[in-house]
Amino acid sequence: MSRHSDLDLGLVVRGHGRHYIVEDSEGQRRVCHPRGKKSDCVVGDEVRWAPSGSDEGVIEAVEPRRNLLFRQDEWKTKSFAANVDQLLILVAVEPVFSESQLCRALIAAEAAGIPSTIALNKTDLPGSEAARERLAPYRAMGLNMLEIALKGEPQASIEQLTPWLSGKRSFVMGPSGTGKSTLINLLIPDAKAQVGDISQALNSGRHTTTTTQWYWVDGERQSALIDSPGFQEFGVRQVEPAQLPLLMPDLRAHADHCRFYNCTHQHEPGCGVRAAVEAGQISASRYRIYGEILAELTAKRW
Ligand SMILES: Nc1nc2c(ncn2[C@@H]2O[C@H](COP(=O)(O)OP(=O)(O)OP(=O)(O)O)[C@@H](O)[C@H]2O)c(=O)[nH]1
Ligand SMILES: [Zn+2]
Repeated sequence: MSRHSDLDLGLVVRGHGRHYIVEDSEGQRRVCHPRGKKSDCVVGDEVRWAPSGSDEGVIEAVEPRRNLLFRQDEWKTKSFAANVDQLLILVAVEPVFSESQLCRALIAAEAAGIPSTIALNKTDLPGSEAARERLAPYRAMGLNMLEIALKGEPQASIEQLTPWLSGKRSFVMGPSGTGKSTLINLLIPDAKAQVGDISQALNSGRHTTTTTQWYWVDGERQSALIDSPGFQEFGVRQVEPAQLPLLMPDLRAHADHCRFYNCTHQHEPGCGVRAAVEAGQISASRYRIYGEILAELTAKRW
């Protein structure tokens, strides 16, 4: 047992520089400061904290994490959230989503051991058949898929999403213009108030669109939506090159049919992955994206 185990447990619901908002078991929120570098934390962390002054607190320790969702590019690492139950990747019929960013988000989630669901929004628009086709490889590899029209069919969309969200901490990610704000406002009628209270405490109203937000979906505080910007420029440098195909379920299914145990699935003879691409069992675009990410991961680091 840690020496802080007699302190209250709290949940980090927002981070802003070196300040955090910590929610206690009664749902009360307060600004907390970490004690020392060791107690650096991210949204979703469970922390041991002690009151300081009249209404603030000190974070003494961060409890061990179940998982950590993050992206890592050449120069920096950005942690999105800890202790996430599931990832919702929101894409839309319009604007057309980047398949490369989609793949990267899925790989980061897989590497963190977090299951993903893809929700296709704006299915009321005429291009929905083409979008469905682009997502066919993802459906085929067993990913959970939802189809929604948050503006067009709000009630049906709520009915699709609610059981999926129930009792879970769901991290939502999606490119700009996909309908993320529409989703939050539809599912969480008091979303503005939840963010506003925090922004006031942190005096950080201007930054609400650049930091991760925690929303409780229900009054009992059992289901949460965690909203974060940062779907673009999604680096996955945390992944070892040899691990990459194992984090892509469609490639993984064929990777053990290769002649060489350390096959990179690029140009080796007797490659099961390339044979599957040629046979149409792995989509050409997924294979191309695999090659691009692999090149990034194996590029010389100075
Ligand atoms: N046709 C259609 N339009 C939708 C639907 N859902 C959202 N939209 C529209 O898509 C646009 C973008 O929605 P937002 O919710 O602002 O998207 P966002 O992802 O929050 O975008 P950013 O604020 O740029 O991050 C808005 O004009 C919405 O009205 C839908 O189901 N069908
Ligand atoms: Zn191979």
